[in-house]
Amino acid sequence: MTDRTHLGDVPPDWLAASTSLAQATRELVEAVALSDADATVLDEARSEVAALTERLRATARPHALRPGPADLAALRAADAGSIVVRPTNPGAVPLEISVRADTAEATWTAGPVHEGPPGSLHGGTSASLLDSVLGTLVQVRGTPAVTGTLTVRYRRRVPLGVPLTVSAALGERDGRRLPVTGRIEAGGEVCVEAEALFVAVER
Ligand SMILES: CCCCCCCCCCCCCCCC(=O)SCCNC(=O)CCNC(=O)[C@H](O)C(C)(C)COP(=O)(O)OP(=O)(O)OC[C@H]1O[C@@H](n2cnc3c(N)ncnc32)[C@H](O)[C@@H]1OP(=O)(O)O
Repeated sequence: MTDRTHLGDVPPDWLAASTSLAQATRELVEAVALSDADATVLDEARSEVAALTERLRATARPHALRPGPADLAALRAADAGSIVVRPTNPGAVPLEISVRADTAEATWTAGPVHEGPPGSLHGGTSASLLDSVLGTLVQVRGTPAVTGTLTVRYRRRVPLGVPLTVSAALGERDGRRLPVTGRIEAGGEVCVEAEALFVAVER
């Protein structure tokens, strides 16, 4: 398993099991973040988690799985389709990103783990969500590229517990520069706007 780096390289049943484990781990993270159990219970839980960590570390690969060229190829060829990014990484927000022509969109509901101001989403998480959706659109409709600049305007607080729409639109390429704009909306209201410049790289 250690030579597998791209999502498309792994067998479907293994991917389903890993995705399911990652989701259960996100639920564990939320339970830890919110737990009011007494210190004895927390200590017992720590021992159980540490044992599990040791068991999984024995088969660790060097990198978390990520989309690769083969994963993007079908989407590049079609006018519309979707890709799931980081489903097996419990430290990341998993997103199913739909790409249609030069636009992309994903839906996600934030929970207390990502709280910044009381009851609202952390601004860094908003920027990260936008970077993921804008960046995926660039990789699918443009070329391999990295974020050169990401400017985020926080217009209003992003609520927790309601579906958020994260969208992106690709601008006109200028040499190695690929401009992309995006936004996060909740209940039909724009909460965050972004402008980014991606820079094309070899790979
Ligand atoms: C990678 C493949 C993945 C494929 C798999 C698919 C995965 C599918 C899911 C991915 C979805 C997640 C996507 C997350 C995307 C990140 O989060 S990437 C991580 C954050 N970004 C980085 O770490 C980038 C770090 N910076 C760098 O690597 C280098 O500074 C850069 C940006 C490549 C530029 O360096 P360089 O290659 O030496 O280029 P340079 O000659 O300086 O500049 C080239 C042109 O760009 C312009 N430029 C350069 N930097 C900037 C800037 N910051 N602002 C404005 N303009 C700039 C220059 O003015 C120049 O323009 P021209 O003179 O050509 O007109």
